[in-house]
Amino acid sequence: MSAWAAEAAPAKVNLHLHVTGRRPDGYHLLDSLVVFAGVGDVVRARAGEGFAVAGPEAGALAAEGDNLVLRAARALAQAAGVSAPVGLALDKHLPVASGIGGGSADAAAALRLLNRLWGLGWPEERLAALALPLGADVPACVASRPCRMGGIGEALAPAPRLPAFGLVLVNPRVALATPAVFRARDGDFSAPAALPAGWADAAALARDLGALRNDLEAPAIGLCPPVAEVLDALRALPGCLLARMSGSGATCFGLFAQAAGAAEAAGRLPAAWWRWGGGLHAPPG
Ligand SMILES: C[C@](O)(CO)[C@H](O)COP(=O)(O)OP(=O)(O)OC[C@H]1O[C@@H](n2ccc(N)nc2=O)[C@H](O)[C@@H]1O
Ligand SMILES: Nc1ncnc2c1ncn2[C@@H]1O[C@H](COP(=O)(O)OP(=O)(O)OP(=O)(O)O)[C@@H](O)[C@H]1O
Repeated sequence: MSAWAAEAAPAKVNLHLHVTGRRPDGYHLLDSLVVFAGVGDVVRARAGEGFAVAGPEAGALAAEGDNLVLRAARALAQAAGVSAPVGLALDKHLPVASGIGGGSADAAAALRLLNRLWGLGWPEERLAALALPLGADVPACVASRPCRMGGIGEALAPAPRLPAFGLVLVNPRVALATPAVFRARDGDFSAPAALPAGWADAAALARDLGALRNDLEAPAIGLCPPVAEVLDALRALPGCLLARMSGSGATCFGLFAQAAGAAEAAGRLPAAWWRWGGGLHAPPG
């Protein structure tokens, strides 16, 4: 039996999320500054067969018939004409259906990993094109580095220059389905944000983000009132520069000046919630 190869599947965080329009097929046009946190799932692969899910959040996927890891593996095998069997494993640490793109990150990690394992050498753009039908967040997760997201999630541009900062992620342990949150949104569409070329420090970043919003936050609170409690708890943490919901929720983030301060602050939140604090995902190499 060959050894496992592993790939990190970091959590996606939408620092702002403006819904700018709606396509005739019902998908929404978005403008978002997306970053990836230093917490996530791990996808493993080796020559062989089978699929196993383990880890603290694996239970929520027990009833899942068609895991996104398997869908991604099938899509790549078919597109690349690979017929060799592959064994896959998923270490699940991110809460499921929580607005930090766990399933999308897993699918994207599977694409990167199998691209390597099968020696395909596909460039990132080709993987991203294959990724979009798996989910609107999957192309950004293929990149797993800070980016400006447009279109329905497929139009990716480099992010402004980011300062060092810390993040706290917290989820009240209520799953929120993305389609329901988009359906609950009403009112006018937003304009895309005007962002500078970069920020000198976390305070400047928080100040500019403070003038923006997550347009899905109000509809998510309507469906899931604990989101408002989580936001209040984040705002009450010493050193929290900004608190906002990520994606379609219910996970919210707090922005801090430093990763160490964020890690310490996360420990002060109720243990009944899923919580994490630290810095951004650091890609290998
Ligand atoms: C809200 C975000 O988290 C922001 O990053 C993502 O756009 C969601 O991405 P995702 O979970 O990968 O979404 P998908 O699995 O592609 O779509 C789930 C459902 O969300 C809605 N959806 C999703 C993305 C988008 N741009 N417009 C939408 O209206 C659609 O009803 C869609 O059927
Ligand atoms: N590996 C996986 N991890 C999580 N969810 C999965 C996975 N495979 C399939 N799913 C299904 O995908 C749904 C969405 O999961 P995910 O955790 O990506 O949502 P999300 O956090 O709301 O994502 P987003 O931020 O992209 O909206 C789940 O409700 C689950 O049914």
